[in-house]
Amino acid sequence: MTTEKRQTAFIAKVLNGLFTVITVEGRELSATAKGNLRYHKSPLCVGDEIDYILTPQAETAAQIVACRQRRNMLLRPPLANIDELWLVISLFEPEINFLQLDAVICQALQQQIKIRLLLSKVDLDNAEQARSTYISSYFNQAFKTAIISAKMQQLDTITAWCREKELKVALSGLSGVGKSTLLNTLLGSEYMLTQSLSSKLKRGKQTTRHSQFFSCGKIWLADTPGFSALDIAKFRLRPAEAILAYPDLAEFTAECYFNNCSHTHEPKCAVIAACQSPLIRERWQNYCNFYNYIVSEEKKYVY
Ligand SMILES: Nc1nc2c(ncn2[C@@H]2O[C@H](COP(=O)(O)OP(=O)(O)OP(=O)(O)O)[C@@H](O)[C@H]2O)c(=O)[nH]1
Ligand SMILES: [Zn+2]
Repeated sequence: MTTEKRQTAFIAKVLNGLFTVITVEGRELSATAKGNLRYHKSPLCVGDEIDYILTPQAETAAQIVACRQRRNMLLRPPLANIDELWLVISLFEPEINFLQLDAVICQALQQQIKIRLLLSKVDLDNAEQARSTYISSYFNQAFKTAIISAKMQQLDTITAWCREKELKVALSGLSGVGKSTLLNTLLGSEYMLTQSLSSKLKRGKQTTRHSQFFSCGKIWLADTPGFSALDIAKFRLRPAEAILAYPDLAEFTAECYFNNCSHTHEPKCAVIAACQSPLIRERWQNYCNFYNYIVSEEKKYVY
């Protein structure tokens, strides 16, 4: 018998037009999409919140009949309704690129996606360098940070985060920061299986990228490819948005004398006045670099 009652779920995986959805009770169902949804201009993607009906053939097979409006959307790969972006940053190689990082953070926060930072490869640190202490205190001003080593299985902070509450999380970072190593350690065989599947699906230059959410404690974790300078240039950020990437400095902006203060040089700027400690001053200097970068990028596309 067809159960016509509509129920809600979210899409955890898409592969070749077939969907895996997770119901509000946490049950996993395979699903197909009703015709009009398949040919929609913005196809269904991982993270979409959907309505489904159960099909007569099987209790675990569903048909997706509607898609709810998305709260936000990441594009590469398509991921909808993300709560948090966890950015992996290497304490050593590859070197931190603050402009790229700020642009990614800015774009996520614009879409109400919260940020946490995973500072990786701490096993390469030593007492004299104390790089992890310095870098974490720099980022701690603004974001929750974890210092990790996937190699040495030092992942206590992340595993604690995964137990906090149900969240949909996208993991990102530059190539080589240790994302795959981290996911292999966190998710084990399930993740390695999808990696070997992805490489088998690669044909010539057209690599098939399939994204999915993996269950990890209470959170749903999706892998994303590393971002590049090219992606950043496409963001088309506005100079006034630069301060979004610095929530710790943004706190002061209400007190600036000028409404259109850029917080880079103006007199009576409350952000500049707040730069008392060397650490905040360093954050402000990086903010100024980011602001000037957006101004120069903007000139390229304003004709
Ligand atoms: N010392 C140390 N090296 C690590 C750690 N995690 C990863 N690496 C090394 O860093 C290099 C890159 O690691 P990957 O996990 O492939 O990095 P990725 O971010 O997935 O890189 P892409 O696949 O290119 O996107 C490898 O040589 C790893 O062995 C770590 O915790 N400590
Ligand atoms: Zn100001």
